Amino acid sequence: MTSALRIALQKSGRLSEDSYQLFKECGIRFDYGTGKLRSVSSNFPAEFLFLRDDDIPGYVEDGVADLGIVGENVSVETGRSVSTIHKLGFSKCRLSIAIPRGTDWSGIHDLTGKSIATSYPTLLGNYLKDKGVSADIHEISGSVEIAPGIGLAEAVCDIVSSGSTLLSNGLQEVETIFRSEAILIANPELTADKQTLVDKLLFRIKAVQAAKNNKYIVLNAPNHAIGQITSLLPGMRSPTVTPLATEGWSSVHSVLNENEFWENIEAIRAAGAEGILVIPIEKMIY
Ligand SMILES: Nc1ncnc2c1ncn2[C@@H]1O[C@H](COP(=O)(O)OP(=O)(O)OP(=O)(O)O)[C@@H](O)[C@H]1O
Ligand SMILES: O=P(O)(O)OC[C@H]1O[C@H](OP(=O)(O)OP(=O)(O)O)[C@H](O)[C@@H]1O
Ligand SMILES: [Mg+2]
Repeated sequence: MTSALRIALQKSGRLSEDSYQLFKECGIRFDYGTGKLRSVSSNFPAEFLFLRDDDIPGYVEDGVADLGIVGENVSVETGRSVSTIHKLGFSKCRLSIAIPRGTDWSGIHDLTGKSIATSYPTLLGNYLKDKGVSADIHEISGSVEIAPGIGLAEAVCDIVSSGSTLLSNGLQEVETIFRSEAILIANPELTADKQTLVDKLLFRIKAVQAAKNNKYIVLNAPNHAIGQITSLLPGMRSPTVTPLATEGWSSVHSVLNENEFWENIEAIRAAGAEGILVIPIEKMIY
């Protein structure tokens, strides 16, 4: 009998909701919340563990969990031997150095001899070493942005997304040292049975991601414009073109990457398209 995949997810934090949502969209059901620390899926051979994110790479390296979702920042910082098997596109953020607003800044060498508070001593240490800067790294586990204001350090190196935490703590971002998003990590020595389950899961994840990045387009156009319009809407194999009840007109159905849609919409309209509908896709399998 194939044993279930053990998947470690962040219990509660910036990764949790999107991680739970991803499995839901993959049709994998399990209970979470209400203080539960583990849960068995009712319709996929998987057991979920709900943990602090920092512990996830270690659990995956040790084989206590087969898979985990963490920020790339945490995976690299912990330096555990795990395989990154897929980028998930959520919890996008950057690890940046920030200094008190109004302080002069001419470059990273300004930090020579200064103290920098961070929860990411390895990533920061490697970056400074690479730049030939010698500074004092002061490791703290949270509320890093408070450090300069209370005289603990002269700069910080922490996660930035909107920048509002830096702003409200009187700091300015001066150097980005790492860009991160959520990733799916795996134990590098999975059994063949477990690898088969991982492949099944990855197939679903890719179908969900492709659907998110694409839209189903329906529009009407005069027949003379169909050639030009279909060249702008190549679709998965080719667009569907069907006649309308009105003589000389057709309906075009296609699938298009959302970014390409916005880039091409003017040209599609200029070619004569009208009544354009843009419809979300739930799953997309190539
Ligand atoms: N503001 C943000 N916007 C987007 N992604 C973020 C943001 N802050 C953190 N992240 C990403 O989400 C991950 C988890 O962040 P979170 O703040 O929930 O961690 P935590 O407080 O250490 O959680 P835990 O209690 O599980 O240890 C980070 O490692 C980073 O990859
Ligand atoms: O640039 P912003 O959009 O303000 O986001 C950055 C903040 O988000 C994260 O903290 P979070 O709010 O997750 O709290 P925590 O560090 O206490 O977990 C991170 O540690 C920063 O403090
Ligand atoms: Mg943490």
